[in-house]
Amino acid sequence: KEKIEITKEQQALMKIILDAYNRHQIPQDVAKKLLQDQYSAEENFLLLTEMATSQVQVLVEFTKNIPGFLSLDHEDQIALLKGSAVEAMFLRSAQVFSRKMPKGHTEVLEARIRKSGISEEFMTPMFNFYKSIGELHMVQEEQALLTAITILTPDRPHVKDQHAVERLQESMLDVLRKLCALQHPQEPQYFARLLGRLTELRTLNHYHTEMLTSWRMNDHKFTPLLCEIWDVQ
Ligand SMILES: Cc1cc(OCc2c(-c3c(Cl)cncc3Cl)noc2C(C)C)ccc1-c1ccc2c(C(=O)O)cn(C)c2c1
Repeated sequence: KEKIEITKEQQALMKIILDAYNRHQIPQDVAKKLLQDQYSAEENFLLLTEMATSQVQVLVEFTKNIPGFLSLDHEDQIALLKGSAVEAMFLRSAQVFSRKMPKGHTEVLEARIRKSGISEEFMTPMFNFYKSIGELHMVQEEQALLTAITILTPDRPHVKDQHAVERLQESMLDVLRKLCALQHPQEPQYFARLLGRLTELRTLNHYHTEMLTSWRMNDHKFTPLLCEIWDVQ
C-alpha cells in the first residue's frame, strides 16, 4: 500500500485555491432575486443572464488567484478564460444544484432554467450533468481543484504556450489525485470518475453554443461581459 503524502507546498496550494473558491460567490441579492421576480420566460432569461454575468466576474477573480496564472502570457490568460468560462459555469451551477443552495432555491432555479427559452434537446444533457455531479458528493477542495483544472486546460483555442499551462494543470491534477485517494480510500477509481466529468463538460460546450444561437435567433440580448467572453454579437 503506497503511502500517499500531500507535501507542504501542495497543502499551501490547496489552501489558496479553496479560499479563492469560497471567497468569490454570487452576491446574495442576485441569488435572492431567484425567489422574488416573476416567472415569465423573459423574466427568467433576464435573471439567468444576470446570474451568468455575475458568475463570470466571480470566475475571473477566482482565476486570478490560481498560483502561476498571472505569470502566464497575457493573451493566453484571456484565451484560457474565454475557452473555459462555459465549462466552469456549468461546473459551478451543477455544484450549486447538488448541494449549496437552500432546498427551495434549487426547485425555483430549475423551474427558471426550464422556462427560459432553452429547447428540450439541451435541457436533458444539462440536467443529466447536474445529476452526475451531484452523485459524486464532492468536497469543497475537490470542487475548487476541479474548477482550476478546467480553467487550466492547455488545448483551448489560441493558447500559444500550452506547455506553461500544462505544467500548472499537472500540479493541480497531482494534488487532486492525492486528495481523492485520501478522501475516498475505498473508491480507487474516484479520481478517474472526476476526470470523466471534465470530458462530459466539453460536450456541454457544444450544446451551449447552440443555446446561444437559438436565444439570439429570438432576439434575446446578453450583457457586454457575456458578449465578450462568449464571442456573441
Ligand atoms: C445556475 C446559474 C446559471 C448561470 O447561467 C445561466 C446561463 C447559462 C447556463 C445555464 Cl442555463 C446553466 N449552466 C451554465 C450556464 Cl453558463 N447559459 O446562458 C445563460 C444566461 C446567459 C441565459 C450562471 C450562474 C448560475 C449560478 C451559479 C452559482 C450560483 C450560486 C452560488 O455560487 O452560491 C447561487 N446561485 C443562485 C448561482 C447561480
